[in-house]
Amino acid sequence: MTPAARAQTAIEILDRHLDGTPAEAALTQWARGARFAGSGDRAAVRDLVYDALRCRASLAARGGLTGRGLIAAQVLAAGGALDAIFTGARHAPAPLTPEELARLAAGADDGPAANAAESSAEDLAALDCPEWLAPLLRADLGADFEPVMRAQRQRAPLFLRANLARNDRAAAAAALAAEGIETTPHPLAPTALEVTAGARRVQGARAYVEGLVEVQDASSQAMVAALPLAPGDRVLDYCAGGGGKALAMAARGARVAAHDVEAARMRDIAPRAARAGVRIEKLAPGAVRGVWDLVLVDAPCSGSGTWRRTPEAKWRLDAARLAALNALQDQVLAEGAAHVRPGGHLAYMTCSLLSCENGARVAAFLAAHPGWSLAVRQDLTPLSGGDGFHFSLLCRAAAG
Ligand SMILES: C[S@@+](CC[C@H](N)C(=O)[O-])C[C@H]1O[C@@H](n2cnc3c(N)ncnc32)[C@H](O)[C@@H]1O
Repeated sequence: MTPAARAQTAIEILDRHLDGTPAEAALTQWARGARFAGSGDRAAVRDLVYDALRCRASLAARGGLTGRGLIAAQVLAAGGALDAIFTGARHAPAPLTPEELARLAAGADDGPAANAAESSAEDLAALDCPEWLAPLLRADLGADFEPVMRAQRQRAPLFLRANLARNDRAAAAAALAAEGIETTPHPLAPTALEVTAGARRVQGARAYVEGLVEVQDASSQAMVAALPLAPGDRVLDYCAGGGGKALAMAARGARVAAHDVEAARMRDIAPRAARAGVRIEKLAPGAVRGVWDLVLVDAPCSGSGTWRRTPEAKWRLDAARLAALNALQDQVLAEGAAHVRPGGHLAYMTCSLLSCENGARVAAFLAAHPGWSLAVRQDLTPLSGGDGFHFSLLCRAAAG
């Protein structure tokens, strides 16, 4: 596909998305019917779509909230020539109309005012920050507000976790390098490798297929590394999902039981565990009985720390959804706490930057649950390289 044909495809996918189809579904629908598109084309179209969604507000301020408006503004933001893309040739976007060109010229991107204590709507659009969330994020992030929002406009790096059940980080890096995948150790966690070249080869690589590495964000790895776990400890992963953290805990030698309210979300755990050479017991939804040394509650959240990878979520979140998440977070914390043995630990994690999902939930839990105390609290933002992440470690008093 020519660059112009890729742009036209991205325009059509963005229009479908703006009409209500999730971006991933719109990309899949296109890919199914596009036998002519090679893997490079698919990756390039995907990048165009996700880059546009990450910067949706700033691009829309310049070109309008349509597929054409977003892609035209993206071409300009990248320093490209509009007439090289909007050619009107076969498979290419139609030439821009005088009205579209006038709008693009009028909406030139000046960037946000530096260090403004309060941002105008234009500044917030330039930061690609939803306007209603800006006061919350500014209060929670302080001086990091603008740098974090700028970071969230960029693509996230790909991180791998060296699987300690199979090898260490140096051995994993060497195995990957032998297959042309370059990595560098990342300071966030002793298992973390950042992929610097060959990212698209990872999932077909022997090192991946044989379980030497797993894909996992570096902040998630850091939080699992911070858990007080000794080999043989019994752990309940109460909100296990696809098992990313369950696998990392099992690789540290813990005996892990995985639970999720939606059994289907756990369907990949068995094949992932087999690949990694670890055992994870799966519990049916609601079938949790007894107590564990440590219960991990990796709670459903806004995902505001992961907006580089899930940019749609940034624009979909609203106050009602956030309030519903807060109520669910209180619920899963209380449910998880009921399965911690006296003297054991409850680990609360979210991939959110918002204190209403983090410290405020922990404070509410402590106020309602005598006999518990906070031992450790750690917060990361994308400025550390990985996702934004929160971790609180709570201790249950030993009996009597
Ligand atoms: C952040 S995701 C978990 C990610 C996973 N721990 C990982 O590392 O890959 C949150 C999970 O909580 C689950 N969940 C939501 N409500 C729940 C509830 N009431 N009880 C248990 N799990 C719940 C969701 O289905 C979702 O899979």
